[in-house]
Amino acid sequence: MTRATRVGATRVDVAAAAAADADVVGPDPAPRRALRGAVWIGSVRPQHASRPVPTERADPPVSAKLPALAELAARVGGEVVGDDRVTIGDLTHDSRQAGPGTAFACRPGATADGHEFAGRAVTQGTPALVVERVLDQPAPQLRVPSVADALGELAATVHGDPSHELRVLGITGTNGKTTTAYLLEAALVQAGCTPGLVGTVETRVRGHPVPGLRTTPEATDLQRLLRRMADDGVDSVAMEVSSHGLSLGRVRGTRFAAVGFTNLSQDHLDFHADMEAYYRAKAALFDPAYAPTGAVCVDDPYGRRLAEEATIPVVRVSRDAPEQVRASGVELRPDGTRFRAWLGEASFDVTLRLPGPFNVTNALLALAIADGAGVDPAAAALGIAGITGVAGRMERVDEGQPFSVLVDYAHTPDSVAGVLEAARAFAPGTVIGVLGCGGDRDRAKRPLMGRALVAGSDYAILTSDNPRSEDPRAILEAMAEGAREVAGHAWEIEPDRRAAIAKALEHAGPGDVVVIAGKGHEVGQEVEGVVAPFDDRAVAREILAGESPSCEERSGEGQ
Ligand SMILES: CC(=O)N[C@H]1[C@@H](OP(=O)(O)OP(=O)(O)OC[C@H]2O[C@@H](n3ccc(=O)[nH]c3=O)[C@H](O)[C@@H]2O)O[C@H](CO)[C@@H](O)[C@@H]1O[C@H](C)C(=O)N[C@@H](C)C(=O)N[C@H](CCC(=O)O)C(=O)O
Ligand SMILES: Nc1ncnc2c1ncn2[C@@H]1O[C@H](COP(=O)(O)OP(=O)(O)OP(=O)(O)O)[C@@H](O)[C@H]1O
Ligand SMILES: N[C@H](CCC[C@H](N)C(=O)O)C(=O)O
Ligand SMILES: [Mg+2]
Repeated sequence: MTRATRVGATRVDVAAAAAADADVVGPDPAPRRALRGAVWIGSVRPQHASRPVPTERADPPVSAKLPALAELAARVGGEVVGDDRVTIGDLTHDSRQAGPGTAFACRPGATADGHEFAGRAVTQGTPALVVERVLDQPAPQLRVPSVADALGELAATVHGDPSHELRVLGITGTNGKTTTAYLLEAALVQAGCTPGLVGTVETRVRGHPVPGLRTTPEATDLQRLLRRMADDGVDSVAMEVSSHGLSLGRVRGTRFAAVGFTNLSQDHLDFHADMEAYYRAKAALFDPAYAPTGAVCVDDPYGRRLAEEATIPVVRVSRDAPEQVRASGVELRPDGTRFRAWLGEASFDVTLRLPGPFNVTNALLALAIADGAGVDPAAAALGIAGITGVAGRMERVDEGQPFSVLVDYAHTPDSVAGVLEAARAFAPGTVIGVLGCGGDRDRAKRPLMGRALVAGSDYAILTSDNPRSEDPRAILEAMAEGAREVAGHAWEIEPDRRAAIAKALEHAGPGDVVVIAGKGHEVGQEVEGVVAPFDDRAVAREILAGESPSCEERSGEGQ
């Protein structure tokens, strides 16, 4: 099959472009912007959890017709106090970005109430405020019952509903969103589209990284980004939709062409009251308000439930069962997977250079979402074959050592178990696992992650992740509770992550595989508000090359 396709009026070979776009991509090394919360002390960009926050005001996009405040009020049914003819060029939820042309939405949050910052926004020249209670400020005000609820629709109005000009593909679920988004981006390129990407590792416009803040941007940032993409010639977007994004209304006002669900297992119970609330947050995406069609992986109970409860038509996807979208002849290899993907009666040979059975699921889901959005499945199947890796997901570190080293972003009990199981296919020897749990996040998953690590490894080292404001030893003790439940597997605690990685590498012999899990693509470690450079891949490389002090120089708690 030819890898050439039409892009605009020019016939071009997109295989190289697809491969280049899809290759393992490291983080942008340049620190561009100020940080909020944690202080970055290194020379490289901080990791996802503490990504830089733009503090300067964003330039309002050039728009043919700026909406008046009256138009915004009509969209959300709000009431204007003051001049409703004032025009709005941009909208922000952050007073530090407000100014001439940029209206300020006063949003109550968990730690602050945006109404407190209205005075600052007015001083900076904001044309209007969006409020829940009218403030004593010399600026027109749009009053709505809930700013958070209205924000997405308002931002979409300000930016002229950019999602209506784009084919936006949304992916939600606990694990696999980032991977599936990259697969979709590659599929879109191969199908002759010009995609954008919004996700955890990076945001890309036509393949070029642009600063991103979090997995699913705040509503105002998202609509501005989508407008920029549409104006830059992007025609489609592969986008991760986090449960935070859904719960906090960040994707309101976005119209998706198709949405997909990977799976649901324990995570984020610091934010969601329980698994039911977490499920409901994800399920909300499968509603006509967001998308006309969806694809749901039914390999776990929540997926099966969603396939029944979704209020839009959904295609059922399974790696194992004879569902509408399925795989046959799966051949798992250390360097990837081959299988035949079935979309109803049609089928396509897929060569996937991402190892692990779960990546077969991600690939099937990507094909199903793309198909639902009208993308040619043959091109999509070819496109995903161009991906050679996703940063920090089953990423190999190879310094010529006689054993395998994998860096992976598994940070849930389910994905830790999955990655260790997948690692067994890499080598005939023992599996050595290294893992920590992040601080100030879901505490309940720590014993489960400790148990999954020890159960899945022949030898395990429990270590630190991003402790944030917590005592790393307390986090490790919670992990150890779960580890103790597993009989007959050796493990130890080493709070210093570099020393833990060094120990694992020293422990490994020919034919073994070392899995360093939890931080994946992250390039920093956050401890008490300070983010210091730390990249599992670089650390492993340094140690393997003999450039790092031996772990014997470091002390650790053993068991
Ligand atoms: C739970 C959560 O997502 N909270 C986000 C939320 O916080 P919040 O509503 O409590 O805001 P707040 O700090 O109380 O401030 C209230 C309002 O005052 C404004 N403000 C504040 C100070 C000021 O000087 N001026 C000003 O206008 C703020 O911009 C905000 O609009 O709004 C803040 C402002 O945008 C975010 O910084 C904050 O994200 C925090 C940092 C966060 O860590 N979020 C993570 C957990 C997250 O969203 N992760 C998911 C991925 C999860 C996954 O992997 O599945 C993601 O999509 O990235
Ligand atoms: N479909 C899947 N099922 C189970 N585990 C998966 C799946 N896909 C990936 N994983 C595992 O989960 C880890 C995270 O994958 P990925 O980054 O694609 O997910 P994500 O949903 O974007 O995560 P996050 O919400 O943290 O951004 C991978 O490193 C891998 O170990
Ligand atoms: N998206 C995940 C990232 C966790 C990564 C892990 N390294 C940590 O810091 O806990 C979260 O916000 O929970
Ligand atoms: Mg992600």
